[in-house]
Parts: sequence; structure tokens; C-alpha cells
Amino acid sequence: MKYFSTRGEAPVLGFSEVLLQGLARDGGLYLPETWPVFDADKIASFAGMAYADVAFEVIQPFVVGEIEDDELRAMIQESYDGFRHNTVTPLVQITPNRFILELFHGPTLAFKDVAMQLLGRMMDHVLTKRGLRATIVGATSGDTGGAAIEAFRGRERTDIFILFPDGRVSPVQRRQMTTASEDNVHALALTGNFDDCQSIVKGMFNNFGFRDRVALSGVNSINWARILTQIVYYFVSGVAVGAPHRKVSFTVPTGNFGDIFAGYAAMQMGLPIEKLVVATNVNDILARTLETGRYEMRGVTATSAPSMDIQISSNFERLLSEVCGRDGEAVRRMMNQLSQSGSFTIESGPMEAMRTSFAAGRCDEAETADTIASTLNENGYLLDPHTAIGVHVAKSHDDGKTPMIILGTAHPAKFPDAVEAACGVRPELPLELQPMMTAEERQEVLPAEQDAIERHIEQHARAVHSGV
Ligand SMILES: Cc1ncc(COP(=O)(O)O)c(C=O)c1O
Ligand SMILES: N[C@@H](CCOP(=O)(O)O)C(=O)O
Repeated sequence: MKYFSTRGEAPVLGFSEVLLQGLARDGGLYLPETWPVFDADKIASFAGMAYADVAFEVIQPFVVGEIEDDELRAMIQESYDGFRHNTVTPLVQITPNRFILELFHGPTLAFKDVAMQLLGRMMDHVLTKRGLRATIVGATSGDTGGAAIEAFRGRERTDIFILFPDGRVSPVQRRQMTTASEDNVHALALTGNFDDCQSIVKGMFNNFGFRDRVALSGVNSINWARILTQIVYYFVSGVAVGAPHRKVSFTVPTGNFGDIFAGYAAMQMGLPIEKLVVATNVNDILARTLETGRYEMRGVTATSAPSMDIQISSNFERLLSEVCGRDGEAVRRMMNQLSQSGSFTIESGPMEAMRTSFAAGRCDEAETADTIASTLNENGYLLDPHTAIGVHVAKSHDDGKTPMIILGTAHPAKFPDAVEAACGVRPELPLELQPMMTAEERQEVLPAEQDAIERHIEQHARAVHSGV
């Protein structure tokens, strides 16, 4: 399998190179040249299979020729053995037609673990084979950072630098990043918002001198491997509610558009999906875009669902590429307009194509709190604010016939203050995570300036100093 950049000007690469590069050298995002397609019999055969076995079937066609089957199987097995639930991503029915897909049983209680646990192992595998070291950078609005640090802490071949918006993540999220004591972990609190952190990360990838000196690699969902590993749970849950014999819809709490793009990928691979519903908080750029055809940035508002406080939604570029017939020039034009004027318009053809697969809705702060309280009272189920946004939006897209799966993206105990304020119940962290809340914290507070961050990384990254 080969991968091309959405902007059409970077070299076509194989999986291992795409994994290490993160962002393409033309600023674009990598996509597979073709979608492997599973027929109905193959999809039906996933029923009753262990999560790790489905993961192997889904991931293998994308990495074949680059990672041996037995090595892939072993990495998948190890990644999911550590999850708190033996089905890895259990499905919980909350109404006759609606289900929560609990993606938060990994080590940091967020859906990011599903991808990051395997990504960490794959990267280590490729670096070891090549005798290389890498400097990983990531931007986080709260969850990616903790999950990435958990996946890479103590790994010999990587240093990890996570940029997060100072004061804009929950205390649990912050501590998941700042209490790791391993020398290869660097939590950087930036005086800005998530979009600033993400722009700096992309800026570092576009500074080729720096990128090559530190052997830069990325773990945000700009990295194709993140999306790839997330495709699996769409198949697992879709089959559990009757696919391929019936269609299924998904509602996805969305920020950077990575999770829902994995659903789009599953659809291209043959999973019969009726609708992919984008659920946003008041930072609703994606909902507005689907409505109006115009992608238009506004300021970011801090909410009780901080991981979704995003305006520059990286993976939307992957969808633009798909609906524009993989026309790199068209994607470059829109992305240039975005960086010059903060907006761009999508032509009617691509917009119609998008609307055949996607719908969208938004949920404000009061609705988020009401949904947490009413779902607890009516269904006995405690939601985190991000998943609550999904549940709220799903209600207006549920046709009553097609099973609606809402992605449960975080455990409520990551956001105890918001949950308690909404419903009076304070969710407890699992016992093994409680010591973190009193452990010593270690972080650097830095200005949201690319130069300052690059200097800091050059001083601390072993890839620069070890000569490996
Ligand atoms: C809890 C939670 N829900 C939803 C999202 C949004 O996911 P995505 O950025 O893939 O759209 C995030 C952040 O990525 C998150 O951490
Ligand atoms: N919501 C994310 C933001 C980064 O998204 P990613 O999926 O591109 O890593 C977070 O919690 O950090």
C-alpha cells in the first residue's frame, strides 16, 4: 500500500515512512492510494471475533509488506491486553435504538489510547529496525497528550514533547501529562489555546532544517496511523448491532475530525453506514461548514468539553481531498485561503458529496449539562461532557430504525467538576490512577512562539545529541 499527500506535492510513501513522517513535506496529510474493500461475508465474519483479531484484519492491508503479520499480531495483542475491559470497546445500550461505544477503557481513560497504544509500539518497531531515534511532538487540547505520554514514556528510541494550552485542560488531563517522571517526557504548557499549539507543531514540520535535525515525528491525528487504528472499532461495533445485514449510523463528538474520518474510512472499506453525524460544542466550525459550505474561523470559546475546543480541524483536509477527487491543487488552494484569510468556500459538488455521508449538530453548555443530568436520571448512565455532546446531537439524527452508535470518547472521571456540576454525582478515578492526583508535577511554561519551542526541543532531544 502506498500513500499520497492531500496537497499532491510530497513524495508517495510506504506505511513505515508515513508513520515516521507524521505530516507530509508539502504540509498535507497522507491518505492511502486505494481503500481496501471488504465484502459482506468478510464483514459478517467479524461477529464474535476478539477485538484484537478484527484489528489485525482491518489494519493488515494497510501495512502489508512493511510489518510482518506475526509482528503486527503481537503488537496488537499487547496493545489491547492492558485495557480495563476484556472486549476492549464495549457497547452499552442506553435506549432501544441508541448505543454508547465506550472507548475509554485504556490507560488514560480516553479514546486516544486505542490508537496510541498501538502507534507507540509500531513506531518503536520501525525505529528499532532502522536503528534510528525520533523526536515526537504533539499538540493537545487535553487527551492526546496524556495518551501519547503513556504510550511513549520510558521508550529508549523516542523523546516526546507535548504542547498543551496552559490552564485550559482539566486537572486530571494535566496531571496525566505532568506526573510522568521518565526523562524522555516533556510536558510544555503554552500561553495560548489548542489551535496555537497545533499551528506551532505544523510550523515545526514545515521548518525542514529543524525537522531533519531533530528527526521530528508526530502523534497527532495528522499521522495516518492514528486514523488507521481507529477504523477498527467502527467495524467491531457496527457488526455488533447487525452490520453488514443492516445499516448503522454513528454520532461522533468531533474536534480535529480524526475520529469521524476513521468512520468515513470504514465506510469506504464496505461497512454499510447510513450517516456519520458530527457533534460539536459551541466551537461549531464543522457544523456551520456542513450547513453553509463555508469554512470560517471564529475565536475559540473554552467549554466543559475542552478536548473539543478547536477551530482548525486538521483532518477535515483529508475529507476535502476525498470529495475533491484527490485534487491536490484544489486542496492547496483552500488551505492557502484558510491561512491567509481564516476561511474558504467549498464548491457545490464536493459539498453535496460530503452531505451524502455526513450530517452535523451542535450542543451548547446548558444542553451538555442537561444531557448529563437527564441521561443519568432516565437511563442510569453517567456521561462525560464530550460524550454528552454526542448523545444530545444524536437525538435529532436518530430515525428510530437505524441503530445509532454514539462514540463514548472519555470517561466521566476525567472531568469530575463538570459532571458533578451537571448532575450532582462526582465520578471517581479508577483506583490505580488516584496516586497521580497527589504526585509531583513537572512542566515547562513557555510562550506560544515557535522559535522558543524549537530552541527548547533542540536543547533536550536526544536525537540531536546522540548521533543515532
Ligand atoms: C474526549 C474527546 N472527545 C472528542 C474529541 C474529538 O476527536 P477528534 O479530534 O478526533 O475529532 C477529542 C479530541 O480529539 C477528545 O479528547
Ligand atoms: N482533542 C485532541 C486534540 C488533538 O487531536 P488529535 O486527535 O489530532 O491528536 C486532544 O485531546 O488533544
